[in-house]
Amino acid sequence: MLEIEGLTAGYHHTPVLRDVSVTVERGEIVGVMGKNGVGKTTLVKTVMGLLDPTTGTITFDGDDVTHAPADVRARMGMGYIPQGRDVFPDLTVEQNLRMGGTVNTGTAGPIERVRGVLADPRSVLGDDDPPLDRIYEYFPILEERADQRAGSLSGGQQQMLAIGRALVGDPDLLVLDEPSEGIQPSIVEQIHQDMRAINADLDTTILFVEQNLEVIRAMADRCYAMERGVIGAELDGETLADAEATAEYLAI
Ligand SMILES: Nc1ncnc2c1ncn2[C@@H]1O[C@H](COP(=O)(O)OP(=O)(O)OP(=O)(O)O)[C@@H](O)[C@H]1O
Repeated sequence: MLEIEGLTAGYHHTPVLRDVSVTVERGEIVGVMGKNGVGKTTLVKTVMGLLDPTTGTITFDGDDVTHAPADVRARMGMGYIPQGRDVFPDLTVEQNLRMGGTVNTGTAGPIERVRGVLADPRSVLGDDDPPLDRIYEYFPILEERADQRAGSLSGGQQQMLAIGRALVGDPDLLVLDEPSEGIQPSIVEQIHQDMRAINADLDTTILFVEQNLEVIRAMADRCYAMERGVIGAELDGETLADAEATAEYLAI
């Protein structure tokens, strides 16, 4: 479903990723593990079209999207959950979720979307737009807090909201940047169980980057180990199941 081949990317004169190749098959949950600053967010941003690579190719579902804009990728079925969640703190939970639906609905730009949602959350989506029931099934707390400001939610609840918002767009592939960051352990556990359920029930393929080894081991079918901008190793499910072997790779 996603093929990243020989990717080089960075910021202005600072190259970060060097010759990175990562493949995600349909239905898989693939992790990229690495310590602080190795380039995980840079990889995710390049995959999502927020950073233009210098060389290499990104193919999504058979289409070359290497230089496609982010909104085009979203409409093609790539959902993004950024590091730090990026929910709109002054919008309600429901308004945030409705924002997710607008990525698939056509031509309105971000400002128009925000204005539309603020004026009337339901007006932005047509009658045939996806209901939020499915999202609320996975994350009942979001339904309980539907009318509260997103900024008043805990870190874990904001992560659920960011995942829910991405799911409203009905993505084929979800890309998550450090889903466990800043979230208390019990909620981290719940979130990776939810991600596994979403993968199984909705057939959503998942790529995530993470430095929490336990999350990688609990969530990923297999993973890549990243070290200073390069992929140092690829770990299959069996190696991942071996805690010591996995820790060794993260220490490289
Ligand atoms: N906007 C930027 N401009 C210049 N350099 C940047 C920028 N963002 C990140 N970098 C640098 O690129 C390198 C990789 O950063 P990146 O955020 O991709 O790492 P990461 O593995 O996601 O780390 P973290 O776990 O801290 O998020 C770091 O050296 C960082 O300082």
